[in-house]
Amino acid sequence: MSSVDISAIEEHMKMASLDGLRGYAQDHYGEVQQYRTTDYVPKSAAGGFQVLREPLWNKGLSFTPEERVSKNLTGLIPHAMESAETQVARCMKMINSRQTNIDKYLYLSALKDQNVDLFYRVLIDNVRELMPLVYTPTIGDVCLQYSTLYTRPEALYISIKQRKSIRTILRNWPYPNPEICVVTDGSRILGLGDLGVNGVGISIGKLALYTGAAGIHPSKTLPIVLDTGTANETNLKDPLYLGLRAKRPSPAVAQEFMDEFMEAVADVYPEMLVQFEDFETEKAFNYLSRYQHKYKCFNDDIQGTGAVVLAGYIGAVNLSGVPIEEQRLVFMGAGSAGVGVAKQMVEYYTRRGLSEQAAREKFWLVDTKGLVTNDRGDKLPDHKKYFSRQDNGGHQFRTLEEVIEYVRPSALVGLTATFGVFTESVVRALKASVDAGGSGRRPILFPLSNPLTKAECTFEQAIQWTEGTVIFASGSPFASFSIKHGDHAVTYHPNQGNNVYVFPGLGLGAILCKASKVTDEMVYIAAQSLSESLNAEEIHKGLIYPHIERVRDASVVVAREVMKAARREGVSTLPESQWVEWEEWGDVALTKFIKEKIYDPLK
Ligand SMILES: NC(=O)C1=CN([C@@H]2O[C@H](COP(=O)(O)OP(=O)(O)OC[C@H]3O[C@@H](n4cnc5c(N)ncnc54)[C@H](OP(=O)(O)O)[C@@H]3O)[C@@H](O)[C@H]2O)C=CC1
Ligand SMILES: CC(=O)C(=O)O
Ligand SMILES: [Mg+2]
Repeated sequence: MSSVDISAIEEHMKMASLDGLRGYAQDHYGEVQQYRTTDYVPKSAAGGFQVLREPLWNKGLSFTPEERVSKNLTGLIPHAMESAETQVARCMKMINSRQTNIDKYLYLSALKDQNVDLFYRVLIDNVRELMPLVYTPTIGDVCLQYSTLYTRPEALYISIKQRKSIRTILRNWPYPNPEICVVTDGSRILGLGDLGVNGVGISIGKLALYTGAAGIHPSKTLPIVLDTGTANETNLKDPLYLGLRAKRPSPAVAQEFMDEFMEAVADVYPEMLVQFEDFETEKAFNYLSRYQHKYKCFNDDIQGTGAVVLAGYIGAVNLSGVPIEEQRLVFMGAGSAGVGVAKQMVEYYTRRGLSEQAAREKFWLVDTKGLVTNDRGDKLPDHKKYFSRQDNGGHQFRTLEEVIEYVRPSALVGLTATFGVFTESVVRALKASVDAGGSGRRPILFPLSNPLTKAECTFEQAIQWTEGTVIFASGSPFASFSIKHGDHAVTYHPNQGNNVYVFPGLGLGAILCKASKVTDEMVYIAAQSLSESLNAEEIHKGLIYPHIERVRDASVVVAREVMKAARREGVSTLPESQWVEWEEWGDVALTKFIKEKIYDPLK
């Protein structure tokens, strides 16, 4: 956050010392000026060079004449002093000159390694174009090739062989008191499966969005990968693979290691929020229930996704013309995301007065064996039991078409990590079942799997197969497109239903109110507040999420409501007097407080 104590970083890194008022010195143009220098002054010219080499200190061509003198930078950088806009324009020109998305990513990654402020200015000002590079879909390709692309470390890499040294490794992180870490063990990266240590790219990408989308100071973010081996044969055979060349341990051993990790984190960084990311299904559910009441943590795939999809669904129901009581939802995919989303929606229905049983019965979950039922003959894992149907009269529905024919749903959600499973016949059957309820009704279709190569269908297909009536959201972004009707064209705008609309604001809120835990209520409120964060233009356009350019605005709203929920839940550790002071001004004072904390570089 902007209140970050840079001097603490300097102290921590023992690279510079204060020598107070500088007095007279030659300025950038060779004129003698008096400076009121309150910045630290490196003792030698080498110190100036060091300033340029430290990505958190380097301000590129934004250094003022005064800073160039006081930090011994004169002559170490070109003469030009440039506005942020000019520097951003240069970066965008360079990015656009790169041919492939990976090359664009590598350029951005190198920029982050040289000048953090400029990297985030470029990202924030060009979020629609650049988010797909630092995050899904490109980050998926980066993870697949991480060991080959590797040039320098950007995270903490903690292998199970180092389990006795976890505290030491955590203390080796160079920036003091991180506030948020994203940790993965690489076992289910996006829809790409077990990538082992290569999955670290997802921790790095998510944290770039904590800063880009919610303004958490980059020095306060800590990416971590827990390396417990991999089941990925391609990686194991790759001579360049950077992780442990071992099969994954048993769940019991993995859990012991995770216990040790969580204890070490609580010891070394007691204030830090932990986001679990892309753990394979069983571990995802197990670690969430095991740690959520003990530590300050949440699971993004279960809870963040649950919240973001619920938010979009609330908006979609309003547009669909199908009354809430008549909604019936088929989920293809009954893993951590599918079950997490369905549970968040059950909560929504129960808060609208339905019994839990009635709410649960609105959902039909489909996995690789077909409709999840009590009597289909396989042993259901715990996470599927809650939604398992027992009203199927002994009949088993093996294909999605059969399920749609049987259920006649109003909404179809895809969280399968399987490309193309929403076929033309599936989507047309969904539309037919919605049309049968009355004219003007619109089907809700959310193919949410990432990256794009795993999407259940494309936006264009969804529009074509529903004659443009679909309410659509995908996990990775599709472009808008137009269809010509005679002499005029209709442009269709997709939504991106991705947890990036939730985790940054949820994390920001939890950090700012110094929450001791992340409660289910805080997650639910994140969903509700996101659904209420659209502006008039977005509502008029028929969108169900804010434009991605407004993701920071949405994060502020989410953070504010999460903070208030934390206080109601008794998990905020801010003094009560602070809340009373804010309350006098309604939401205004709290919103101002959040905005003042947000990192907005080169402004
Ligand atoms: N948009 C967003 O913000 C988010 C998107 N996701 C995406 O969701 C996807 C799933 O993630 P997650 O739930 O964690 O993964 P899981 O592995 O936990 O679950 C995948 C589920 O899909 C089912 N499945 C796979 N293939 C098929 C198929 N052909 N037909 C029917 N069911 C199938 C699996 O069935 P079975 O149980 O039988 O194996 C399983 O239930 C990923 O692509 C991920 O990127 C995740 C989080 C957020
Ligand atoms: C977006 C995300 O968290 C996922 O696809 O796993
Ligand atoms: Mg994820």
